[in-house]
Amino acid sequence: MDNRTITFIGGGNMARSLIGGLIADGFRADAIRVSDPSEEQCRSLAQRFGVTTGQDNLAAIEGANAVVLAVKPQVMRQVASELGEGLQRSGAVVISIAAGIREPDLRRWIGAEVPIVRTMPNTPSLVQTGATGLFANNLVSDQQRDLAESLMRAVGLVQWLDTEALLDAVTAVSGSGPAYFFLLMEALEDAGSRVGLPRETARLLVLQTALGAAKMALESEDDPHTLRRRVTSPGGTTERAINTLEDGDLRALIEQAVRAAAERAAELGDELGAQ
Ligand SMILES: NC(=O)C1=CN([C@@H]2O[C@H](COP(=O)(O)OP(=O)(O)OC[C@H]3O[C@@H](n4cnc5c(N)ncnc54)[C@H](O)[C@@H]3O)[C@@H](O)[C@H]2O)C=CC1
Ligand SMILES: O=C(O)[C@@H]1CCC=N1
Repeated sequence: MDNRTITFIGGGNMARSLIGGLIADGFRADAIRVSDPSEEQCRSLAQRFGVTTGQDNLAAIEGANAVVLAVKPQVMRQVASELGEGLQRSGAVVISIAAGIREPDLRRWIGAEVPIVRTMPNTPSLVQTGATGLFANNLVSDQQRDLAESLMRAVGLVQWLDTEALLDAVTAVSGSGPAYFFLLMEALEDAGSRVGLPRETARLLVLQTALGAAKMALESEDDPHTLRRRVTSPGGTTERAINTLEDGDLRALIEQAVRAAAERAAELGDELGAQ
């Protein structure tokens, strides 16, 4: 992807997923810099992906076209304040991936009217199957919008949002979403093992079934409801299982979980933004 350079401030789980996905898509490793106080993180990223790493955040953003803020929401204020002048000088587009942190707060901490794209990616970006919601402030140029979009598109699906508040819903659905599916995989594997399958066999069957269901739902013209009905023979095995799940009110539980995650995102924004 041309000669644009990108700096990650924070090289943890989500940065690693994005970097891995970008490199798998052909992004040059020497165009990616990572700054993280953890020497262990730096060593591991440099070894695995060949990216440049260091511990000096300000030095790392020099000359970058895009700066991805990939630290925990709780340290965002400190990081943004420390980078303020450097970001103003560089003209880079700031791409925040933090849950909850609102663009006006981030801009206030940076202390300058800088272009910011607030995003919510997810960890399957590592295998280029990510899903990212994006919101741009009105200082982002068309070129910077394209840059942010192309970085996230390189690692999966992108969806622009008209209002920033919707990012809390994206966080609750797809940001945290991989964990819900992993939990379902764990539970199904455990159940498979309890009804007699060797654990390894249960795991392989579960993972392939999850992949198959997602692939089919993506590629089919029919919606998931129709696809589900096709698996469910009247009086058959699936019907009995689905009835058990519906009787246990799985849908209500999922809605409750998604609401809880969205509320937590808003709460993080309130708590940390008040600083
Ligand atoms: N893990 C996930 O699935 C997703 C995470 N996010 C967001 O990504 C951000 C990072 O989350 P994770 O990668 O999971 O956390 P993490 O804890 O794995 O990574 C954070 C990294 O920031 C580094 N760090 C701490 N202080 C720093 C500083 N002053 N300067 C530079 N680096 C510093 C830490 O050493 C650590 O390596 C969070 O804001 C989170 O809300 C967004 C979408 C999904
Ligand atoms: O759990 C979290 O707060 C982050 C944001 C979305 C996924 N992980």
